[in-house]
Amino acid sequence: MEKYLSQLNDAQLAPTLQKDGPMIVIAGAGSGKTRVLTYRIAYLMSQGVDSFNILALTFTNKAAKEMKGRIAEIVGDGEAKNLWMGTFHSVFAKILRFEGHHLGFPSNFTIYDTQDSQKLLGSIIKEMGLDKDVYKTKQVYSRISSYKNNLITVKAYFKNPELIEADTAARRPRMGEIYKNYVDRCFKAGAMDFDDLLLRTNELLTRFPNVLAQYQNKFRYILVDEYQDTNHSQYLIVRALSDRFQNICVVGDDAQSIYAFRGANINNILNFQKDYDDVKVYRLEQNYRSTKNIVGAANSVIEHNKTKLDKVVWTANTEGEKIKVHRSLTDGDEGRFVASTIWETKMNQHLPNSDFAVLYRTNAQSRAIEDALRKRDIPYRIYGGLSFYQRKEIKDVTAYLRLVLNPADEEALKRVINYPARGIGQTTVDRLVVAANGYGKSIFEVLQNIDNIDIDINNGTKNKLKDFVTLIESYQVMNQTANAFELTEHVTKSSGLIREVNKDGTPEGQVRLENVEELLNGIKDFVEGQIELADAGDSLAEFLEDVALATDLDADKGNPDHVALMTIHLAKGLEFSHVFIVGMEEDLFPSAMSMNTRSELEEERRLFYVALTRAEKQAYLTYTLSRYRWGKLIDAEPSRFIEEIDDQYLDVITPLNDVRQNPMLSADIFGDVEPNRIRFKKPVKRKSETSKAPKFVAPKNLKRVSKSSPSDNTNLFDGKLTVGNIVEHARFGKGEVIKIEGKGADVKAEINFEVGGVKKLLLRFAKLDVLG
Ligand SMILES: Nc1ncnc2c1ncn2[C@@H]1O[C@H](COP(=O)(O)OP(=O)(O)OP(=O)(O)O)[C@@H](O)[C@H]1O
Ligand SMILES: [Mg+2]
Repeated sequence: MEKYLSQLNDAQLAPTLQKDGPMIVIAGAGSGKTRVLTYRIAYLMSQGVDSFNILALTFTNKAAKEMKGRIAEIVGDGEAKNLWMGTFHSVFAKILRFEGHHLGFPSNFTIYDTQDSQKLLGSIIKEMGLDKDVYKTKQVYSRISSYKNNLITVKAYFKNPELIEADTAARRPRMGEIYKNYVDRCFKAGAMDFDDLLLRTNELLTRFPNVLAQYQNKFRYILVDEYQDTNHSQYLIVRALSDRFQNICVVGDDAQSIYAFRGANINNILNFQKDYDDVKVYRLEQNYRSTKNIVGAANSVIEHNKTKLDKVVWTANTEGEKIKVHRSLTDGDEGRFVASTIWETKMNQHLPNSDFAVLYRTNAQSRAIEDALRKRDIPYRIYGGLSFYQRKEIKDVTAYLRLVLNPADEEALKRVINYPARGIGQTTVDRLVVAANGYGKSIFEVLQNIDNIDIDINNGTKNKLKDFVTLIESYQVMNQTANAFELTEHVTKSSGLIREVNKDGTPEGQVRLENVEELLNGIKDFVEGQIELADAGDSLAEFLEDVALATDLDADKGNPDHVALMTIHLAKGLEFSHVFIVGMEEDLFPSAMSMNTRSELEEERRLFYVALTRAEKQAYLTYTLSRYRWGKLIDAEPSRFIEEIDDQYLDVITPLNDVRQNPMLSADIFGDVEPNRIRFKKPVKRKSETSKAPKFVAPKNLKRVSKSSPSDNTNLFDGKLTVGNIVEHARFGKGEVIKIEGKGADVKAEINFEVGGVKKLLLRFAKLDVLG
């Protein structure tokens, strides 16, 4: 047997070694589904399957890259290179480059990102004279996205009275027209949005049987990871492509289906056995990722869901630490707890930053965590924010490049026609849009014929427009001979962009300039990597495609040793030694938006299951008693999900001297929030509250020697407090004074607290009780 196969257990070997036929691996988190997929590809190749005939679809491009890397280690670099591997979007974007002409798209079609799509929708809504507060672009966008992912074309929409009724009931009776205009405009601009990449692929495979046959023949072996989160459109593509040879292997976990809100259909995994003949079903039960405590806790949570396939997950790993539950007063405290715990654990156990991840339900929660990590100089990276390529200055540069390849690209053109400013006003642009729509041409074509058409624009402005056309055309000429790097460098200089970004000379301007430089570096790398493969024109097209589909998770920039901050949705499939799940509060997690129906709540619970099962060694759950949300301080109560975890796996580490024990203390901390408004409706079982010995233990039998109050604490400790004193702080609990410095009103003490470690406090403000 091949050596690498010995790295699989028997249950994993079975699906790996089944070469042909349809099969599904349904198994819980961390049981090796992704590993099976990876090794199976290597095995297929060892059995003579041509690497060109294998298609593997992953959840992120990063996952595809890692998988390819692992396969290359096993079978060698050369062969692994030929594998078709990536997300649905990136794989089918490539296919549409070759085949899009059947559908009337140029091979150099633009991919509109969410920002482009929403801008276009915004202008359509405006042009139609609709109320933008009723027709909110984001909502309209997600509505159109859901039509597309369910293969409802414009034609199908107008034939479907239920849809029309639903939109009318939602006070948007003209949705259908917007949809039609949007699709027409994208088509005219030679552009596809993200959903089109799937929708148009479906159209291609349905309308052109020869094309379908060609790709069925090519992709004789198809593998799909995270199958539980495929949407209808993706499902149909996989079905169509695998129909001839039926060598289809999908892996997934129904308990980790977390994208229903974006159209994922859990039935795809539940019904797989009905879709093909003689489906082999495999189950994996052994978890290799996590400790017994984490596996046990995750199992006990998911038990609460009614809709689920019965599954066993166990592990032979060590018992490990219990899951630590920590309560804070505010989100600021929560951030400090996370940062100080990471810092201490790192120091005590000599761990890299990359062993730690902080997961949250909503992006807004990252700020407090970031602040705290920054204060401690712990490097971190936020995943899933604005990707590098979506920053304004970068999109400005790439808009020029997009125009070079596809001058019909309306969003790119509108972005730069007057940036840097060249005296072309919004009214002119509006008139150009109207003319383009009237003639059924792109704006660029209107510009090229500006002297021969009927348009109300004065000669001075017409000359400026002609200059713009000449500029873009000169770039197109250059693109015939120069490579993407040379072209981009020239574009940034000659268009005046470089001057523009740092015009104001501010630090922000400097950062923008550095970003543009970084983009140039990226293009240079790309070109050097491509040099043996492509000519100059192709390198630009491929670079722009990568840019359009790049997600923040894919970019490997900056210091690789950082703490990862991301939403739980993004963490799917990943693993980290230590995981903090923050904001474990009712209305936040589960989200207030997702508690209306059982199925929504169950999806939130699956999300929690995903979060918990990312941890290998240690998981922390943190919640706060109050949190700023929408600009207001609101009371919070612990998430029901904490309660749902079987007690035996929990270790509540919140110190005893908290507000619950002494509600009066909270008056000082909360300011104007009255203590009796702090609710404890759902206290967590705190069975093991005292069981964990803290690092620093305050000596017993201490008497209070002084009591501070907000009015008398100024200079209270001057001269009184000395190194070695044991003090108590309302928030940090007990601690030992290890250093005193400064004079008068600036006296500071360094105190080693039981929880949170060493802190430097200005005594003027610190509310301390001296215990001895
Ligand atoms: N047989 C094995 N021996 C040792 N380690 C294994 C084995 N199988 C899997 N692992 C390791 O266990 C971890 C989890 O595996 P993997 O990521 O493939 O699980 P998964 O089922 O895909 O998880 P998820 O549901 O989170 O996507 C990985 O670190 C993997 O390398
Ligand atoms: Mg996986």
